[in-house]
Amino acid sequence: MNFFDKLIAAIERNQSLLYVALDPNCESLSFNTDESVLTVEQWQNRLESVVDQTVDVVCSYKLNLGFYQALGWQGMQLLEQVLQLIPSNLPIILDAKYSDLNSSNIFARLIFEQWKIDACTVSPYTGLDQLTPFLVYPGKAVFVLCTTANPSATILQEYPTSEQSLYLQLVQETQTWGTPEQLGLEVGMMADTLARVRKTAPERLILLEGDTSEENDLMEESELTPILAAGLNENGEGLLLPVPHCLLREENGNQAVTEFRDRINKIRTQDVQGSPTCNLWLPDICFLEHQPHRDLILQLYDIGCIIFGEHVQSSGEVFPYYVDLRRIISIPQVFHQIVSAYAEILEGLEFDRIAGIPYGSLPTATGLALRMERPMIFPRKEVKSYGTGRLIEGHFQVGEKIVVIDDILITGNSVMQGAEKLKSAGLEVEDIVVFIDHGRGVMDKLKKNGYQGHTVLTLAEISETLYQANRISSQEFDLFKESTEPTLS
Ligand SMILES: O=P(O)(O)OC[C@H]1O[C@H](OP(=O)(O)OP(=O)(O)O)[C@H](O)[C@@H]1O
Ligand SMILES: O=C(O)c1cc(=O)[nH]c(=O)[nH]1
Repeated sequence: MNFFDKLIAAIERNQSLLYVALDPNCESLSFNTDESVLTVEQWQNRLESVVDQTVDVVCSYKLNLGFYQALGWQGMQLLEQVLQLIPSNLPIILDAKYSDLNSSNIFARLIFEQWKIDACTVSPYTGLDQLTPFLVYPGKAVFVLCTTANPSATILQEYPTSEQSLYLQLVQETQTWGTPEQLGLEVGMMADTLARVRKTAPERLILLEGDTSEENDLMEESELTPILAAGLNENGEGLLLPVPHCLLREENGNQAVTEFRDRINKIRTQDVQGSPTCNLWLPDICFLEHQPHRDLILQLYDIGCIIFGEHVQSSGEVFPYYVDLRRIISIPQVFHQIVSAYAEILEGLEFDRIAGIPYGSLPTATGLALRMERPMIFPRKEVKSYGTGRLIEGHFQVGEKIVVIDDILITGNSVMQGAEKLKSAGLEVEDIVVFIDHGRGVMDKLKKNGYQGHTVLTLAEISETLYQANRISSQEFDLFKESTEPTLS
């Protein structure tokens, strides 16, 4: 199960937004000063008892690599033992603030493949290319460090001014780096900065982090209420809070954490009262509702694939917008998700080879062929006057069944021309899979011509999602609506 689904299931099951910082940290987890120097074996027992106390009242565990490294090679063994203590249905976040030049690839492989950790924290300052090794792991996630509550960090975070601060530019920039399922934000315990981050990134999951004393301050109503008001999204969700460590030192830690969880949930319920979007406490309804395509649609918009202004389409018509899917190949983490979305459809179809319609869909067809380990061919757009002069590139046998891949269907003419070329070479084509169906009855047109169309998204779904997420105005929404009315026959 991927990080996000595991997290949602754990939040629902334990009705909790709490995580435990599960570290061999004397300041937070030892009982008294006599125990301040614990052996590695004693730490293992102590951390095991913390897991036992909290397993039914938290939604995840966060392990800070630094505390384990500080114990030397035995600390690394302890880390591997602690990873085994945590039930597999609770996601684990490794707090490593990673993403360094040269080592991102090997570190991503270690934590996601060898340690099988679900998510990790990363530092953003090496830029997207160093984060990409983490983002391309399907089902894994990162939390980008945005702010801490460290007083001396303010001069950097709020550079050049608190209104145009660096951390908010960072939040905006990361909107294009990964979907909300892949990329969350790590934010320090200051209600005002938290509120600004939430306003700038309403869909992102926020991992709230503080030092031991800031965590313990959450016990105070006067600290907890403003933090929740600032960090929760409009459905009373989207925020992961640390369990104050003082609760884990109590004799009945489970009861203490349960009471704290219930206090948070009471405030959350009050916060969302009157919200028409979510019945938070009815078990079968809309708890952190998972809309599989929403994130992908927002991501497409954020990376500039949907633009407004008059544009000539492939068919020669002029629309007041353009869907520019050529950009996806330059953003590997988005491209991965798009290939996965196509693959889900292809898995239900029978075919011998995959064919991409040039040029736009050749990278996607290649990605699918590699992902699904199936051979690929493509019909040329124009036949070369030199070389082999072939119409169809790649190897095939007459009579084979081909699934055709295109990115967008507007009139359907491009994809049908491509399919006809394949058929003229003795291949069978029935299924056509596209990423976006523009609407206007083009699927029926395919059917009348003997093809079965399948699509990941429709333009209507895209425009509705963007409008609901406040990405586009009602006027822009109407532009889509007018151009997608059925017209084709
Ligand atoms: O349904 P239609 O009206 O035919 O429009 C959709 C086609 O337009 C685009 O290709 P384009 O003609 O821009 O060529 P390219 O892929 O070579 O850029 C797109 O990749 C589709 O194949
Ligand atoms: O290839 C595309 O992405 C594309 C082609 C086209 O004609 N119209 C559009 O919006 N996108």
